[in-house]
Amino acid sequence: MGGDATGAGERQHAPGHARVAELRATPHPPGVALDGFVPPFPPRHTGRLPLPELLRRARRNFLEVWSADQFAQEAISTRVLAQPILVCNSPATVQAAFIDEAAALERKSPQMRHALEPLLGDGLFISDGLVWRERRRAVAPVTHASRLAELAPAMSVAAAERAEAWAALPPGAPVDMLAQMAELAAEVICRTLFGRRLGADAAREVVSAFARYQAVVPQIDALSLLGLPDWLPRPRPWRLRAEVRRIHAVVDRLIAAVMAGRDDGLSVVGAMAAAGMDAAACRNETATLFMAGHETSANAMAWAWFLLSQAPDAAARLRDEAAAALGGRPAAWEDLPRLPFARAVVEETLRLYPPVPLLARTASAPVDIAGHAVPRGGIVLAVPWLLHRNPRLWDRPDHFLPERFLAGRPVRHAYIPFSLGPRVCTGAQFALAETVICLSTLAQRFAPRLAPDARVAPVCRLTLRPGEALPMLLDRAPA
Ligand code: HEM
Repeated sequence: MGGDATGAGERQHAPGHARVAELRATPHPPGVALDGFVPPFPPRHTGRLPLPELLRRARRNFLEVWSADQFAQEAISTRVLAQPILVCNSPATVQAAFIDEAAALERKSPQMRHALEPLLGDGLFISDGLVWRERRRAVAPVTHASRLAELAPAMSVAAAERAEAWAALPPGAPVDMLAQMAELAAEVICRTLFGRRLGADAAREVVSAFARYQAVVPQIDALSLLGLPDWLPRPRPWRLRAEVRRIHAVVDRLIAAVMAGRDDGLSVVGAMAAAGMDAAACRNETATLFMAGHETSANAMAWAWFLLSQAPDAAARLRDEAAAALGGRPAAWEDLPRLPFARAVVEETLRLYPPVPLLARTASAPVDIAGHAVPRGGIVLAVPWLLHRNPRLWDRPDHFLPERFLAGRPVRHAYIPFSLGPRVCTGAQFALAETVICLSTLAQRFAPRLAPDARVAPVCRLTLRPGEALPMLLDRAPA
């Protein structure tokens, strides 16, 4: 990204930098002391990109706009066409923007709002002001940590069913792990929201519609960059509208079933309706929870399988831990304290491949962030993709080293996969429980291997995905 850097220093390239920029990661040889490996990331340029190239890259893959030295910078102040932008890339600047100045920086970016509005309406994820406050109050408690003991059985059952489905396939069967994890996460969220199974066909339909939605949604909001007002309608490709119709049809069908009393009385949708939410709000919040809660967890789990497939020592440690704690049965809520390595794998996965790689806000009033003046209408970003790989904050920032999360907690606000401040993810504890339960349950029986011809490259759409698919072979776990 272009811009004047402050607090900067030249990034020291690790020896073998050229190798780490390769898209294909080199597996860690088994039996060697675990010292991590460097999974793929897009090549990093040096110097400033000309504007047309910057915009081309932003449209194609937002991860490609950052130069090597920007990872170490505390803040990047720049302007793209008419739009002033400040990127916060240190604990202090992130705290200043997302906590200290949260009131003036509550509103999401025009790009995010226009990208998601067709799907989510005024849903919590993109609303602000009074609507956001009211919805947050209604929605946050439904997946709160205090309810997890009640919600976690849905995770265990969905993971156990996936294990049975995998066991029915021949050893080494090819699967698209990204789709597998998307269907698993959709099952979990569906049972949570609707108190019932989504059903294989509906799961597949909704998962592919979400993937296609992400593929067609514009990655940059050109009108805002040109300084045009927010109220001007943005073009909506017909394919985008078609995917929205598909997703809404499934969501509406499920809401209708709950309203007709066909849930088990525990569903989140039932609780929202009982709290007096009208039909439109109920649909928007359901779509929000569905989107926020399945894409993100699915990408995290898919990335974890990829990383484990390249780090046999970590995979063996995860498997041994699960076998000792669970003895072959599915993981449950009560098991979580005995699965610390699985949790560390998830946390390290979220560091390297944060499912939400970019947090964006619009200033509703002029603010000062650590000496950087942001005018009204300016965009303030925190980019977990950058912050989580800042060499001033992380030892060997590009290496996969789950053990770093066993050794202690990261520096405060250096690690923000779930955001921070008043708009922090309401499902963070839910997601951590879900991913640990699913990975530990499945790792006891399976050791997925990357398909020999697979090319894995992180791509930023609305979420950070390992490309359009993740081809893996479902090997059985060694006895
Ligand atoms: C690994 C999984 C997940 C990750 C990495 C993640 C990450 C995030 C992030 C970064 C945000 C804030 C975005 C911003 O500040 O602009 C967010 C918001 C949100 N997340 Fe999650 N999330 C995950 C799973 C979930 C789950 C499972 C649920 C619900 C069951 C959920 C519900 C929400 C909601 C409702 C919001 C909007 C909060 C608001 O704006 O007030 N998320 N999530």
